Amino acid sequence: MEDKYVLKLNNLSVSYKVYEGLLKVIPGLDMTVMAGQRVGLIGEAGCGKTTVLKTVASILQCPPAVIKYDALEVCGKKAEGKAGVRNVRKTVSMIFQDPSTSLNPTLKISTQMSDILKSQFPGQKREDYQRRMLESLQAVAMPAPERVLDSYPVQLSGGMRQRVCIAMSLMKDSEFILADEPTTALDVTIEEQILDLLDRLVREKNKSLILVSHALGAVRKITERLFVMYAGNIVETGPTRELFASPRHPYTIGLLAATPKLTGEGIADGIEGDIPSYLHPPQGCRFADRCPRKTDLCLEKAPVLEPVEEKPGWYVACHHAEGKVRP
Ligand SMILES: Nc1ncnc2c1ncn2[C@@H]1O[C@H](COP(=O)(O)OP(=O)(O)OP(=O)(O)O)[C@@H](O)[C@H]1O
Repeated sequence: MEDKYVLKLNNLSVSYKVYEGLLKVIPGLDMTVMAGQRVGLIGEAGCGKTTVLKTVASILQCPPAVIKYDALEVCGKKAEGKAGVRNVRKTVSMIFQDPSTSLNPTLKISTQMSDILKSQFPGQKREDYQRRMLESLQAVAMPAPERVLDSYPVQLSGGMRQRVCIAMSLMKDSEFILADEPTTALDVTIEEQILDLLDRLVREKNKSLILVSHALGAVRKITERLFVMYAGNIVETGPTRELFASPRHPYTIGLLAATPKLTGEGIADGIEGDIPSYLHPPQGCRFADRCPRKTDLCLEKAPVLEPVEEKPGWYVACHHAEGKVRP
């Protein structure tokens, strides 16, 4: 049987027009996600993770963004022309960083949820919509769902608002969910609950997921495949657990070491320095300035993703990574 993709993105470049000039954030990025696959996208702030997710969802504002790609296909729908872009928007479901900005503060939760249902399942009875809304809130383990339906967003806690957003994204009946730091605005104690919930629902309903999160323990647990992003490029991608166990790219090694160890050994050193300017990005490797393995080659030539030895689906973009298949 032919493998089914929910995402095919080829040769994406994104720049932002700003007063000073053009920020060349993403120079050329490829990404695929298979049906039912759970994928993690990690990298420090400003690497371009939100830019990628918004491009995939076809909701990135142009201008200031200038987007080009050879192909963007989401759940079999090509983002070509206005109608194609609209189709892609309808197809994916996105969960945003801050649930308070995703919900309309002036409308009750019941109105916002029923609007989605009315567009998904037009012409049904009021009682049917009510039943579906309650079921969706129960599915996200919402306490007192009737009361929540009758509330305005401001009357709910941050965790409850994010549960509503997750319920709404699942209502959309989309097979592909994009979650952009869904717990950033929440308490750490709530973070784990929400990520566990997302994990359970995505698995139960066999949805595909791209999860952007700084909670690397959760990314390790939830996802099967990992994309590591640095300054607009995917620098390493492979099976999540193996990649966590033996990262090959110096940036991935630093990034994983910079977070609290999963084994509780404390916090290791971070990576010194900052992301290079997107106004005048270096012509060679964008990580070279911060890299302990830097050589002249790195300054001259940007590395491309190359396979890691005998590890299917594992690629690294570094001239000096260990275990690369030599041509
Ligand atoms: N609307 C915009 N206008 C101008 N520049 C932008 C805009 N959005 C993003 N950028 C630029 O693109 C870069 C990548 O931003 P993006 O939000 O995609 O990164 P990120 O990895 O998701 O970061 P964060 O974790 O902080 O959300 C930023 O550093 C910024 O320079």
